[in-house]
Amino acid sequence: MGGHVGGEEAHEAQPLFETEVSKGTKLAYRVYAVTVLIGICSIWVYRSMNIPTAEEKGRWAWIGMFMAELWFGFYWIITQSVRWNVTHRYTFKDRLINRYGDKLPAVDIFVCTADPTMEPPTMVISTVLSVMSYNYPPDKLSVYLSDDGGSEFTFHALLEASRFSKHWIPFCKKFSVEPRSPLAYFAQNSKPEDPKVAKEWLAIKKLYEEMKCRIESAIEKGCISKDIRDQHKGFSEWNSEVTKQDHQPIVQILIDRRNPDAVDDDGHQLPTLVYVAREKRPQFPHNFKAGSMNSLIRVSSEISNAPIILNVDCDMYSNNSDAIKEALCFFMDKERGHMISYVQYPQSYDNITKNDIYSNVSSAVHKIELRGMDGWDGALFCGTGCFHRRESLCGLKFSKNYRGELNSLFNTTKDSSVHDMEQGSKVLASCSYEKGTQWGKEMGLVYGCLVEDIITGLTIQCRGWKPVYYNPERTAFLGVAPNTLDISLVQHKRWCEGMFQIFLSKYCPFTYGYDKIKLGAQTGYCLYLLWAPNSIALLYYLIIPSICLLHGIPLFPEVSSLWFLPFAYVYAARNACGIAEALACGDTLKAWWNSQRMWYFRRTTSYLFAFIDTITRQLGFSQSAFSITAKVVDDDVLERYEEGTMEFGTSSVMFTIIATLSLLNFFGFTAGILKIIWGYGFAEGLTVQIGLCLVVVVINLPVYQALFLRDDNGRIPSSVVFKSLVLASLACLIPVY
Ligand SMILES: O=c1ccn([C@@H]2O[C@H](COP(=O)(O)OP(=O)(O)O[C@H]3O[C@H](CO)[C@@H](O)[C@H](O)[C@H]3O)[C@@H](O)[C@H]2O)c(=O)[nH]1
Ligand SMILES: [Mn+2]
Repeated sequence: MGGHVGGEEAHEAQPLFETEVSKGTKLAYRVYAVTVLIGICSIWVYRSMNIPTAEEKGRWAWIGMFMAELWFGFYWIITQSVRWNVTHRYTFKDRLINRYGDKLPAVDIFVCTADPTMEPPTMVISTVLSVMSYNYPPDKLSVYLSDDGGSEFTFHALLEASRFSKHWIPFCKKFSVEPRSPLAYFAQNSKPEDPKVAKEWLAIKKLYEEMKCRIESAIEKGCISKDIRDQHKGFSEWNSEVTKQDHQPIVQILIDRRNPDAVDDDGHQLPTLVYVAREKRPQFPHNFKAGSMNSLIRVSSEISNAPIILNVDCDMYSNNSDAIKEALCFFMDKERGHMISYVQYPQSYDNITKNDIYSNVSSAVHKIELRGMDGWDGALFCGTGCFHRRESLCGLKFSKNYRGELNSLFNTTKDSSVHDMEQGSKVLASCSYEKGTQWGKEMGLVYGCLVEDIITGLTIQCRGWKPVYYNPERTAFLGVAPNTLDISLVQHKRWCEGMFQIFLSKYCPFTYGYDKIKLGAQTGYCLYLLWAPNSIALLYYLIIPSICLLHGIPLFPEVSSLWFLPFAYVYAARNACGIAEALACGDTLKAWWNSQRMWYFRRTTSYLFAFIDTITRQLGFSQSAFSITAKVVDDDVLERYEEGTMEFGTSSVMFTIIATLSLLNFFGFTAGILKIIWGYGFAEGLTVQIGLCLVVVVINLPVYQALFLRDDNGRIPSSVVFKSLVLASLACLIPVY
């Protein structure tokens, strides 16, 4: 007997997850890092020892180079931490199921959407359907859609989805369908062979297509017909006065899981489904996504109040129906579960082309850096695909006595009627509710920052919690990545601006996080928070050496000099390491090359504008707004994306910068070559500059093509061609001191 009990206990004590620090490449990496550091220091020594005298030309240019290299070096040093301690996490789902059976906690799922044209309702409800059909007891699930667009088309689509879910959920469970977003599922799968399955498959596909048709035709017509309006009381919320920016709070419970009639085709309960459009008034700032998440936190507390919250963006459908159980392995672990505030899955996309032309995947970031942050207990909250403990999200500080039992804490079944719940929730979703409260400061997501996710994650960590980054074999969520250059650069500008803003604010990890999070996490954060100032150093490095080349002023040691070695070594070693990492993460060589181009584009445009805007805002000149990333583009744009042709098309200022820099470096390179041909020889010390220009030219090949050779709509518009030619020519004339 005793033995048996002991066995049970041992079984109980087994951990639900494990953390492993990767050892294999650690030593190699450290050796590499030390050698690069020696190289960087040598470069600094060289720069400081060889500053041109006041009489020589190029003294200031030289000092500028020194500054840029100082910056690059410091940035490199503080950002080493994310590669120092890379960890992996493993979960044991079977143990969780064995131990807890059906006694699992309730989960509230938040989906955010903000604009029915940029985020089509059919896409939004596919995401909703995918999270409604998780392999998880439906009587423990509640799904909330926050519609910042306040659109009756989105409401209509959700109403349709609530009906379709009755067929879709049993179909998914019966055939273990993956992924459970109908949009993605039907796009990826063709009719099954088995005739019996095929029959059901065709039937459900037909239902799906009919639903899609109804949703889209309502949008096309531009109004909801009386027929449809009569189907649900919720439509009465929309009248001629309701606009996106100005409307009353709307909360509609479309499925109430307590209702005995809310069952699917197989007679199983359905998860609760709620539509929320928080109140919007022009005179009240709505705080973008952070505001909508905070409304959802409150509204859900009135309706289901689950202890665990999953939040996803409207394009991020669930790709793994077991993701909830896997995330719970962290929260439910006996030993360490109570310390965990959130479990972040990586952001992955389902529209990536083979060589990932806009470098959306960033494998090295997901497979190395974010795991490295996790190694310092500093896993970032990335805004989507994240499971939260409601209490830690709502501002609770972790304390030694906190046990955080997820099952007993919350009363998840309320007795109030649907009508009472809706009325109660409306108050919580009103503009004035937050006045004088800690919402947006100590509670919920933090306001006032363009990357509400990163800053919120940081504050949670500083309250003593230990978040987790979990990157399992099967991708848990898939979203839509930007598929034009413009969209991608604008997105990065927003991120970069938000991050730099954090660095300059009271939330700077070095001060705010001092003594609260590990030093490795503090510096790790700065890898991202300091993207913006990188742009200045890089721009200097791209402009001045080529101008000096045109003027015949050397800024680097000659190839024959010993001082050339540290430059060559740092450059070669860093790229070799980058390639090795990319290949180890499963990228192609071409994808790595594309990522270098995007690295360069982002730093010279997005980060520059982010830098300027952050500084002007800091001085109080401007306000920043969250520009939503478009998720749909025209067909011919999409075609070029799929071919891997870079899309310019618009006359954005960013493209003028890109084109100007490419031309300037081309001029520099040509001038350098001509100098050699006309017999000035190598001895002048310009070889490295010629080489630098050459690298820039090669990376810019698609830009020259778009400037001069292409004739499709994605080429660089002629106004930009003209502007950049003028600017580059003027730059050649800039005198150098
Ligand atoms: O006023 C707003 C603006 C946006 N959103 C939603 O926020 C999500 C993210 O917006 P998106 O335009 O797709 O931005 P991304 O650049 O793709 O978002 C990344 O970066 C954001 C921070 O800048 C994070 O919030 C996101 O989770 C993360 O995916 C979308 O579901 C939007 O519907 C709102 O709900 N209200
Ligand atoms: Mn997005």
